[in-house]
Amino acid sequence: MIAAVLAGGKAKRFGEEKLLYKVSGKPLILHAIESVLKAEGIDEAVIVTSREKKEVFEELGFKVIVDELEIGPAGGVYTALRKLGDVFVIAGDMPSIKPKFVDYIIKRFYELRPLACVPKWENGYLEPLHAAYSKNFLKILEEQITKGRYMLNEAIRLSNSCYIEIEPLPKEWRESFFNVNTKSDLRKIRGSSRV
Ligand SMILES: Nc1nc2c(ncn2[C@@H]2O[C@H](COP(=O)(O)OP(=O)(O)OP(=O)(O)O)[C@@H](O)[C@H]2O)c(=O)[nH]1
Ligand SMILES: [Mg+2]
Repeated sequence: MIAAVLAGGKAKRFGEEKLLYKVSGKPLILHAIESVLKAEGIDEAVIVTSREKKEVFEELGFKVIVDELEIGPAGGVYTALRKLGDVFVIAGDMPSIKPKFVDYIIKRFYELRPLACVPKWENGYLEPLHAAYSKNFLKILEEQITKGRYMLNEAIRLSNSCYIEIEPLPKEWRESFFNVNTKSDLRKIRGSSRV
């Protein structure tokens, strides 16, 4: 399966291009890409970003596809499904991806063949940016986007999705969801074993 690495967005909370910000000597997004590529079920990583950032991300040596919508992560997933087919989606700002967790989700995805296979917390909160999507999810996503409804969670709940309960899984897998939104989030990774 291809990993679609979302890399559009404005990084307003961070204040500059966070995905190229060097963490332990390399761009934040490379931590995410290198980790997801360690999953056995992932053969390739493709970066999904806006037209203006295409070239800078190409310099990292990975295939880049352009998200023309710029409506947030839902547009990135839409672009990935249209251009790549089934994908495992991650956010480029997730430096602590656990390859075993990715493989666990991919395995369930191939067993159950849902439209999406998404981790879910006990309180109902979903983790849609660490999830497997079928190309058949495109139809409902497109309908939702056409209506101006850009919440991925909503499209997932309207679909025949498989939910992965997070609480019973190994606790350290939860680090996989950690994402860098502010400069102070960097303190949480520096000096720790996260990356
Ligand atoms: N392809 C694509 N990716 C996006 C888009 N918006 C956000 N992303 C990515 O989705 C992931 C989660 O984004 P957030 O951290 O919520 O948002 P952000 O825009 O990067 O930052 P803020 O402006 O601080 O909210 C990040 O990896 C972003 O790069 C978009 O419109 N298109
Ligand atoms: Mg984020």
